[in-house]
This record gives sequence, structure tokens and C-alpha cells, in this order.
Amino acid sequence: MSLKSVLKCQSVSRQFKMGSEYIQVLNEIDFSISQGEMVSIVGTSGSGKTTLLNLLAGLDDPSEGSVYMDEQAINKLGDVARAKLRNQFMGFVFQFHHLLPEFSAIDNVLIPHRIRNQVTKEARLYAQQLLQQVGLQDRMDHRPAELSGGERQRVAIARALVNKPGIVMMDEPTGNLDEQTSEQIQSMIESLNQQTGTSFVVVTHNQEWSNQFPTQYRLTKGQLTQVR
Ligand SMILES: Nc1ncnc2c1ncn2[C@@H]1O[C@H](COP(=O)(O)OP(=O)(O)OP(=O)(O)O)[C@@H](O)[C@H]1O
Repeated sequence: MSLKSVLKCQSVSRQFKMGSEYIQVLNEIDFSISQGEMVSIVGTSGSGKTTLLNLLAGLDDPSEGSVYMDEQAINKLGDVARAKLRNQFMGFVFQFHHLLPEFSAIDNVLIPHRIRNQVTKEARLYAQQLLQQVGLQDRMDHRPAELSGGERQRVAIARALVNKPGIVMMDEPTGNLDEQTSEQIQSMIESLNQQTGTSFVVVTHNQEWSNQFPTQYRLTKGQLTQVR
């Protein structure tokens, strides 16, 4: 039995116009991510990994082709509908955490709920539970400046999960962390996947980590090749 696809790219290309020239970054990419799937994407610098994540997230539109989230073509949606889709079905973690400095850890985790004006008691309890799961039960009231780099990244991961999204996209989530903290975050992502059934698509330069994913892709010359 094949699992339902959460996110799908159909013949996706992206080119950028620079003066009179076109740069073809992605060329007819087809792939899909199923419910609960763990996918890593590797590729050299400039190969188009961030460009691809931006398309998957609906932050940018393909020059050709379509990206589908739950069978819905993202590029057919207007800005408000896209923002809603992102807020309800997707979570994001970037290399730099983008936490709000004046908010505590728990309030940062609750931002997706705040955007929807739905900071309920249940939401707060779940945010506390997630912070516990990422080992930050004693840091809930700390502001980002009062947390270490790895702790901030763990807050960003808890925030990405608070809306129980179908998929979490991560762009180099451990890129600026030391080896030990990176390893902690890697195993945490794995157990969160097992506990929540959320799909993860992770862009990383870390080949060793990438090799641990059940599904691995490499982006080269605009093409996405499944390594396994
Ligand atoms: N808005 C843009 N306009 C023109 N060219 C762009 C634009 N965005 C990205 N590019 C080009 O597309 C290519 C891919 O960029 P992208 O950021 O996706 O690479 P990457 O694989 O994420 O790289 P890195 O690992 O260094 O972060 C680069 O050559 C970049 O210069």
C-alpha cells in the first residue's frame, strides 16, 4: 500500500532572469513526499536547494510546472490562501532560527497560533509538551538572548511543530551548531517524526546525517536524483 502524498512537484522548473540572461536553476523536477516520510536533500553550494524549498513552501512560484500540497496546486492560490496553508499544514526551520527577541521561548513556539489569534489553553499545553520533548522544560520563560544557539534552534523546531503540520521543511537546521548539538538535534528530529508522524524534508550539507535518512536526494545541474 502506498502512503498518501503530502507534497508533490510536477515538472517543476525555475529560472531567474539576470539582465538579458536566464539562469536555469531547477529543470523539470518531479518528486513527491509521503505522509511520515523522512527525506534529505544534499547538493553543492548554489545547486538550488533553497530555491527548491522556497517553491515547496509556496514562498516562490515555479517558472513552469506545479507544486501540490494535499492535491492543491499552491501556485493557483492567492497570498491569503497560501499563508493559511503554510500556517496550518507546514512548519519551517531555517539555519538561523528567526525567533522574536522580545518573546519568551514558549511565546515564540506559540507564534503560529498567535497569527491565527488562537492561543488557547490546549495550544499552550501542547507548546509546553513540545518544549519538554526538545529538552527545554527549564527554559520556557527564557528569551532568545538567554538561550544557547542549540537551544534556540530547538525552540524553532518546537515552533515548527506546534500546529501539528503535515510536513516540516528544514534548511540547514544544524548548519551553525557544533557536532554534539547537531547530533542531539538530529536524533530529536527522528524521534519527533516517529511520535508525530510528520513528514520532514531536510536540506543539509552534512553527508553523514543525510545518509541516515530513509529517502535521500541529490540536487545537481538542476536535476533531483534519488540516491535511495
Ligand atoms: N532571486 C534570484 N535571482 C537570481 N539568481 C538567483 C536568485 N535566487 C537564487 N539564484 C541563483 O540560483 C542558484 C541557486 O541558489 P540557491 O540559494 O537555491 O542554492 P543552494 O543550493 O541553496 O546554495 P547554498 O548551499 O550555498 O545555500 C545560485 O546560483 C543563485 O545565484
